[in-house]
Amino acid sequence: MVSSNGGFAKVELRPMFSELSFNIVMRMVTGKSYYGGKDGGEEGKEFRELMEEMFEYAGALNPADFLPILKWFDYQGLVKRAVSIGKKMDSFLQGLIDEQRNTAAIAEESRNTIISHLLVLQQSQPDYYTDEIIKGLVTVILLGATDTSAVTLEWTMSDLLNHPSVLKKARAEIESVLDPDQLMDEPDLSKLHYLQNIILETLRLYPTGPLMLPHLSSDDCTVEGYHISGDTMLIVNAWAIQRDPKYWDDPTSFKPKRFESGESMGSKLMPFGWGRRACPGESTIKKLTMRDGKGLTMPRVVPLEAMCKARPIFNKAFSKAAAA
Ligand code: HEM
Repeated sequence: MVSSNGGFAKVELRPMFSELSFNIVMRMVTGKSYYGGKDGGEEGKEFRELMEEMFEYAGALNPADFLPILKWFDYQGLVKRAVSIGKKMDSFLQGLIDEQRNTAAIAEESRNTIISHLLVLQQSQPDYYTDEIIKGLVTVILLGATDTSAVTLEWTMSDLLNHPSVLKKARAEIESVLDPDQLMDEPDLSKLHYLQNIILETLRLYPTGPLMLPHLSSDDCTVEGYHISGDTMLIVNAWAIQRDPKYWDDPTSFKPKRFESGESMGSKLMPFGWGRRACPGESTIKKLTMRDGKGLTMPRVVPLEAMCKARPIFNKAFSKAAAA
């Protein structure tokens, strides 16, 4: 917080959304929160540093993918760096797996986690659910679930602040649907249709994976009259499809009401990808987002700062938590 005025304070939202996303995902994976909570400590510090390195290199463009001769020289040292981060991540995740194996030593809340469920599967299918596979699954969840969610939240807040009438309507919906003395909970989200339309419209205009992940054609095929040989890297520009005037009315305007009919948007809207390799986190996010930045995800170039004031319900909830 930079300044405060009449209960309002200027808040840079990105780090908060990022920490929130990491904590939610790590609670799912291991039952721990590494940001601002009781599990901070040395382990939390190590995790935060690892994640920073992982994200820096996960989004790095490797010129050798396009000019294979560069692979001979490990141009820019990207492979060496990736191997070193991979080793550190491997040892960190192995520590978490070993800890969860010894269930007696961990807190009750950590026993209902992705790792603990995968370890149960390991007992019945040890050849498939090896530690390597579990570490791989956890890594892909960490990479896929955290930055995308934080960036989507930041874009959603930007859209709301740039469209006060939409913000007012969203607030009115929340106030009409929810008990004023309760914080919002997961089951409430299904009743908040306007809020869901706001998230869809944000994902349409600012898909956090604008080019999805690179796909590889398994065979020769033809797309829109273009011949594509097997084994070719294909990049789908979801950002362009979702702003294409052929498919969308007034495509660059932020209009959540375009989703009011509830009809399926088919492949016009694909912020979570399409087909067999589409994002498995889509339902998690739907339950729960100017200029664009660069990288694998599409953050704002200028981080969002907003004047924020806690609603009375938050003050009540915090005092209750502090007293407990
Ligand atoms: C707003 C949030 C999110 C967005 C916009 C998003 C978007 C995407 C996109 C575009 C892909 C690539 C799909 C393709 O290339 O066809 C993907 C893959 C993936 N996402 Fe998400 N994602 C989000 C949140 C999550 C969450 C919360 C999780 C986990 C709980 C998750 C886990 C994954 C995984 C594991 C993959 C790789 C799937 C595969 O390769 O088979 N994502 N996501």
